[in-house]
Formats: sequence, C-alpha cells, structure tokens
Amino acid sequence: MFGAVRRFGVSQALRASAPRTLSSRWAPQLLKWQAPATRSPVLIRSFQTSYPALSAASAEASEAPAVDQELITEFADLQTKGFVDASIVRNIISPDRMGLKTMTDVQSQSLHHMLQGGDVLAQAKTGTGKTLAFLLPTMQNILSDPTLNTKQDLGRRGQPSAADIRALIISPTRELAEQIAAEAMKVAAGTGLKVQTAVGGTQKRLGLQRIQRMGCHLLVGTPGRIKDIFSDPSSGVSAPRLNTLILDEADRLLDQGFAPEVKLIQDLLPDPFKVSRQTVMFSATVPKEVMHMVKRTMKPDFKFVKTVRDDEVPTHLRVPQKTVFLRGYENALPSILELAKNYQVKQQANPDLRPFKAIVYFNSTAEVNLAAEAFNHLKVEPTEQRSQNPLGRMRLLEIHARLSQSQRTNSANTFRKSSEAILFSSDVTARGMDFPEVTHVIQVGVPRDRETYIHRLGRTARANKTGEGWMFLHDGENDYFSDRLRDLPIHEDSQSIPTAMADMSKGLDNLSPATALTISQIKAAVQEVPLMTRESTYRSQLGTLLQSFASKRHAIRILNDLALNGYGLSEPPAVSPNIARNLGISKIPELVIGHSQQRHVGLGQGSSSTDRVFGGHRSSDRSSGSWARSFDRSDRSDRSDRGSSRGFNDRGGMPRRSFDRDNDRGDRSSGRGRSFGGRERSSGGRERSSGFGSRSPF
Ligand SMILES: Nc1ncnc2c1ncn2[C@@H]1O[C@H](COP(=O)(O)OP(=O)(O)OP(=O)(O)O)[C@@H](O)[C@H]1O
Repeated sequence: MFGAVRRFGVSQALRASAPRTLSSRWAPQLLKWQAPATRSPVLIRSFQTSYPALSAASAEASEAPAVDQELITEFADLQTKGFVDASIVRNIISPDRMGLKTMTDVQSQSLHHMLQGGDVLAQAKTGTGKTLAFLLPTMQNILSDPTLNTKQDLGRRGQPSAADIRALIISPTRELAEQIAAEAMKVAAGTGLKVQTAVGGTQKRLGLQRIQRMGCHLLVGTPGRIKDIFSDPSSGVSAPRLNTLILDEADRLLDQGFAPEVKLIQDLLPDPFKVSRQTVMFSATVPKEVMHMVKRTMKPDFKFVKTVRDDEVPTHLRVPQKTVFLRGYENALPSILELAKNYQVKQQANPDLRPFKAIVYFNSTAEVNLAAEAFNHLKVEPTEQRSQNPLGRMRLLEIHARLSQSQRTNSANTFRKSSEAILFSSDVTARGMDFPEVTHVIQVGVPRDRETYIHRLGRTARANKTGEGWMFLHDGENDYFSDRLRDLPIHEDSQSIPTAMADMSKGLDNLSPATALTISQIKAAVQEVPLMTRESTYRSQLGTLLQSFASKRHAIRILNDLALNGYGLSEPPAVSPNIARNLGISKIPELVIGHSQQRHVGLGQGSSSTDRVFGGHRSSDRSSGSWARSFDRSDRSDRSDRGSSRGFNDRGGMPRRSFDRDNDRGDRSSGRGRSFGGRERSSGGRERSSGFGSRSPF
C-alpha cells in the first residue's frame, strides 16, 4: 500500500487537484482512517466558516462535541497502513533512535489533517510532543512531493538545490529553532531530506553557503534571519515552491516583538493562490493576534485541534510549586545554593531521586551572567585560593542573548546532556526548549507576566516526568505577584531555605553554621566577579525592579541593599542623569546619579549636587571602559532577548513594559518595615494580607 501513497503522494495529490479546498479530496487510505473514537475527551473540531466562534480574546477553544473518529495512535501503524515512509517511522520507533511508540494526543489529532495538506491551528499544553506533531506530516509531505530530489531520486536528478525549500518553520528563539532542526534531522535520517537552519547570531554568509552547497527542503529559523534571507535577492536562497509554513509558538511569534517580521516573511513567500500553501500554527494559547493571523492566512476549512482534556491537569497545575520570600534580593544567590545543596544531600540518601538539574531564570541577562560567574567561583572554603566547588562536579552553565550563538548552542547542548547541572538562563529558553530530566525550575523575581511564569515552569515535568517549581521573590513583591498567579497551586515555603531570611548586612555569628557557610561562600564568589559586571547588573535591574514595586523609592532602596550586601559594592553605582530622568527617579534621594567619572547624589538631596570622582575601587576593576558603556552594552543585549527581560532601552528610555507603578504609593514604610494591604509588618514577620494566606495557594 505504501507504494501507492508514495507514487501518488496523499498530500501532493490533494494539493494538485484542489489547492484551496481539501476536505472533499481525501485519499481513500485516509478515509479509512475514520472510525470510532478511543480518545473522546480530546476536543477536535474542524471549523468551516465558523472560526469567529473562537473568541478573539480567549485562549480557550469553544467546547465542541467530540467527533467520532478512529485515530491512528501507534507510530508503527503509520507504516503498516502505508501513510508514512518506512524510514521516517523507523527513525521514530527504533529504540536506538527516537524510541517512541504511541502518539500523543496532539500528534494523532493533527497528523490526519496535516498529511492532507490542510491548515491546522493546534493548541496543546507544554511538553506534549508538538514538535513531532508538525514535523512528521511535514517531512512526509515533502517526501511525497514527486517534483523533489529526495533519496529515491538522488542518483537520477542530483542534489537538492537552495530553491527546493518546501517547508518553512519559524520559531521565536534561536535555541528552539536549532532544537526543532535537530529533531527534524532525526526524523529525516536516511530519507535524503535536507534540513537547514537560519538563525540570528550565526554568520549569515556561511549559512547561505551551506544551503547553496547542500540544498534545502525544510528551513527552520528565527524571524529576523529568515526575513533577511528572503528579502535579499542576492542571497541565492528562495522558496518559489514553498508548500508549508509553520509558526511554532505562534502566540509568541505574533506578539508585538515579532509580528511585523512574520508578516513581512509571509509577503515574501510565493502567492498562496499560485502556489498552494498549507499554514500551520502551534500555540500554547490562542490570543487575538493568533486569531487575526488565522483569519488572514488560513483556509476556511482549517482544523482547530485542542488537546487539553477536561480530565487532564495541565503542567502548571500539576507541578508542585513553592515560593520563598527573600529578606532582600541579596539573599537570592545564597538561597539557590542552599536549595541545590539540600537536594544533593537528599539525593545522596535516596538514590531513587534524580540528580539536581535546574534552570534558574532571571529577568535580565546581566543577572544571569552575574549568577553564573559567581557560582563558577564557589569554593568549599571561601578563603582558599583554589578549591573544589561545594556543588561538586555539577555543571554550571549560562545562556542568554549576550553570549554568541555558538556559546548559546554549546550551553544548551551541554545542559541537555548533563545529568547534574544548573543552567542560569534568561527567557531565551523559557519556551519550547526540551531539556530532559529537569528536576527544578527556579524563578528569581517577578516574571514579566503569567504566561512567562507558566512557560518557564513547563521546562520541568515534561514527558510525564516529575519536577518542582520554585520562585524566589522579594518580600515586597507579594501583592504584585499574587494578583497574577492567584489561581496557581503555589505555596509559600518559609522553612526549607533559612538563608532566604538571613540578614546579609550583618555578620555571620548569629546564623546557623550551614547558613553562615552558604552565605560566606556566595559572598566570596561574588567578589570574584568583575566589579564592572556587578555595577552594570545593578543598573540593568533598575528597570526591572521599578516595575515590580509600587514605590520607586522602595525599589531603589532594595536595589541599593543588593548592591552593598549582595554585590559587595562599597556604594550603589551611579546612574546617568538621562536614564534617571526618563525613569522618573531623579528626585529619589537614595539614587546615585552620575556621569562616567563623576556622580552626584539624587536631586532630592538638594540640587546643588556634590560631584565626586569615583573612588579608588574603580581602579581595581578588571574590565576596562566606563560604566556608561557597560550599561549600554548590557542593555542592548537584553533587548536582543526580545522582551525576555524588562530592562530599559538603549537610549536610556522608559522600560519596554509599563505597569503604571509610577507613584510612591507603597512608600509608607521605610527600611525593612513594609505595608502590605494596609497591614504593617516587619520583614521578619510572615503575616500576609488578604489574597495571600501564609500557607494557602495564591
Ligand atoms: N509520542 C511521544 N511519546 C513519548 N515522548 C514523546 C512523544 N513525542 C514527543 N515526545 C517527547 O516529549 C518531549 C517534549 O516534546 P516537545 O518538545 O515537542 O514538546 P512541546 O509540546 O513542543 O513542548 P513546549 O510547549 O514546551 O514547546 C520530547 O522529549 C519528545 O522527544
């Protein structure tokens, strides 16, 4: 039977005969696929002209009665029934290759329609195999294209060319694009299909040469680089016969950051009325931007596949999640270290526990960099020059936009392969990245929105594994945070991490030996981080923290505490007058305002500022260049994370996202005594105002 499918190619035959109306042209083999439902709780619906039923503002699909259909759910059956090439199936099921047996819901539900060349919008929870769901039918469809030079034809027709691109996958991050391409190569092994990547941060010229030399059937890339390639007539790469366009993480791709580039790419592709095109979007949510794109680009008979079952608990409700309140942000790194050490002790006592493998998310690349550098300088005995890291042989890695693409790829691959590791990360890995066996996702600071929190958390407990979510927040971020994550099963943990509440401004004498050791290890390690890095991290956190606290003055006090007690600086770093003005913080007395080699104390202390040349500590700076340059650099990097952080822009402009937290409402308390919903308490107290019971979920 397979021969027949190969000869006539199901999707190809469908495309050739009815490029815009596919449903009536199903191949006989596929008609046999209809039959009794075995997975009825899954909602699947084909919207004819009824897609407005998908509320534009809603991420939920309309409830629809389950359609009775027999779905092929075993990968092996795809070959025996002749739907998919034997090599592809072998690559998927062989124990020494991908080793998969049964399809996930999103795979079985979308495969059917995609193999016919139909448009699909699929919504499924994280970690459910969406990548293979679109790769498998896409690879099969390309392979079925009789005009292509694949394995079977190579001898006869020669190499594929750069103009042979039949499918394009756009992904929001470079790491995800590379991960998708790596999986595509596994699926395509031995078929002759050529998979290529086009991601930013790599040498464009070399990438183009590779595509020209080896040819390309499936191109996976990030919006900017793909736009560059297709808009440049001299690139030598084109897709005049492109049949499939896939937007992975469509909700992210179509948000403000990428939407213009994605639209431009679509305009650069062949006219879908001349060259039949299948449009596919996979998305965790269906916001209005995705619906606009659906309406603009998909055929009326597109299929909406939603594989969130009524009886299924989504990852973010299933994974145990804890939040630990910090006395100050200076307590974050010691708390992470304590968490890792505690787990190592537990794991040594219980070999059934998986080794500690954590991703630690921060809101700016500067913090990621500082944390990774500090952890790599940890010593068992803080006073020793050279010593073993207290975490033993745990791999300590970082990934963010300030690294070169090869460093990012290297970090991702090393982390993927490591059994015991910490990956300090910006949001470049928050979506879609599939790292096996991640035991902990740790988030430091308030994530920029609820979706970010959920996507980050989705890096653990994947493929039916267990995992834990931890969040380290400043004591004062409760109100802001609890508003957004109220319904999630996040429990406050005030017991496990005593270091979180230690007063880092004081000596270690009153602390338990374990806490004192952890803090002294971190303090010593942070001192090894170049001074300029610590100072620029302070500046990059300014934009973030101003949005997390109701009071700007309060945010600056917290940041100053971090500078002195966490970063080991003798005084808070100066911020340029321009930036201070744009952020509306010029008058805050605690802010140090200055120009490169000069600074003055905030205008709130009198406009006749005292200009002072930076003290001797600057001469110990191991990096060169002025702080102003360092600020600009780190901020640009943050921007290239495409919204992964909330730093302010490179002209010292306002933060990219404004949370309207401009007044000093929360400034009723000073020092460590704060007001929470009208209740005054000290930092040591655990009393919570309504909306946040001390032991109850948010
Ligand atoms: N049918 C299957 N059976 C078992 N494991 C699978 C199956 N399909 C995919 N996987 C594995 O599940 C993991 C998650 O897959 P994938 O990364 O595609 O998920 P995802 O839905 O794209 O997640 P995210 O929403 O985070 O992007 C991968 O390790 C993948 O190899």
